[in-house]
Amino acid sequence: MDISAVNALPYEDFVNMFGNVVERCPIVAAAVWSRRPFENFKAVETAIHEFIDELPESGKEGILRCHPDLAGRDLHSGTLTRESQEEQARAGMHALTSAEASRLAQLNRDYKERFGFPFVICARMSDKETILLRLTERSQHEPHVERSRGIEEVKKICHLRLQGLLRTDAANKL
Ligand SMILES: NC(=O)N[C@H]1NC(=O)NC1=O
Repeated sequence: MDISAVNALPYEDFVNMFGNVVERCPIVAAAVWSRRPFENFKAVETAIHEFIDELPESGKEGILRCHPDLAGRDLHSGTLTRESQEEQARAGMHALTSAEASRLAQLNRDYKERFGFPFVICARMSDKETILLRLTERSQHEPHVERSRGIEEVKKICHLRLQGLLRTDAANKL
């Protein structure tokens, strides 16, 4: 699909297409639809970034809270979104030893208790060792530092999900 076809989408179809580029936050796509026409796909991504950056701190935390824990309850109960499922599998979250799984669960619990939102990292750019290391390091941060760090990761996840959507069309570059 080229950008002119995207610009012609009614909002229902636009939200269907882009509704999970930010995990479980279709409101982002629903809001950004008003910014049409987009010059290209990069402009869609820029509009998403601007929407997120303009949110109050509580809104940014809300976005983080929509993310499932890595190797958490949703993974075990099979209720992850398709995108998250693929990303977590890519980072080896389905293949943790029982010692790694308990360590990750404990670190995730401690992190959430300290910050009030989950640890978010772009799993496709990581692996299980790096995730455990970053989780340990980032747990020491001040809350405002971690909030922005989490949002940076949300943007990386969003970039790769957008690329995934466009991969079928070689003419589209991001
Ligand atoms: N908690 C967390 O980082 N979740 C995620 N990361 C990612 O790449 N996909 C997710 O669902």
